[in-house]
Amino acid sequence: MEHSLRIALYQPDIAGNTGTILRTAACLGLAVDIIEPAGFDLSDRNLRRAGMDYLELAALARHVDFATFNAWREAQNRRLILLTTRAAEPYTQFEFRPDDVILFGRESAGVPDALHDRADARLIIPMVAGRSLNLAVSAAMVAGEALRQMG
Ligand SMILES: C[S@@+](CC[C@H](N)C(=O)[O-])C[C@H]1O[C@@H](n2cnc3c(N)ncnc32)[C@H](O)[C@@H]1O
Repeated sequence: MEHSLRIALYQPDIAGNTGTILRTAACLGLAVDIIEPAGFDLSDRNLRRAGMDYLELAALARHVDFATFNAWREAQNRRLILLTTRAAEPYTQFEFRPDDVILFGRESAGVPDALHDRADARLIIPMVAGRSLNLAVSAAMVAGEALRQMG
């Protein structure tokens, strides 16, 4: 089943993570937005290795920068839901909507403060140890919860 729910990646650094997310999104029927610049290009060996032939099935949109992405998102009246370790609200307590865009930060630095403040909601995956989860793991967890809520 195709969903309108989208996963957005802010300037991803690691090709293998994006490949894994594109594969997961293709399997679950989610679209992916990449907010450029990324730390690799789409021909990257590690992206292709992680995404395999699922890359051809992935609904991928690339945006040259955050402003372009955000104008497109606002025109569609979609909420921007940010996943960040700086949030207080657990993602499992949030009510997702089918047309939400769920945004994840870059592996090296998350998202800038200005973008953090512009999100409609900021959510955390609570952890008992460590500073953060792997980007692709956190995207899979949150996509799973959002889809679970939508039945
Ligand atoms: C490797 S983490 C980024 C770590 C980065 N050094 C930072 O301080 O934000 C990559 C992205 O995964 C998501 N993420 C990872 N662990 C998370 C958590 N426990 N709660 C919410 N988001 C998380 C966030 O979107 C984060 O920007």
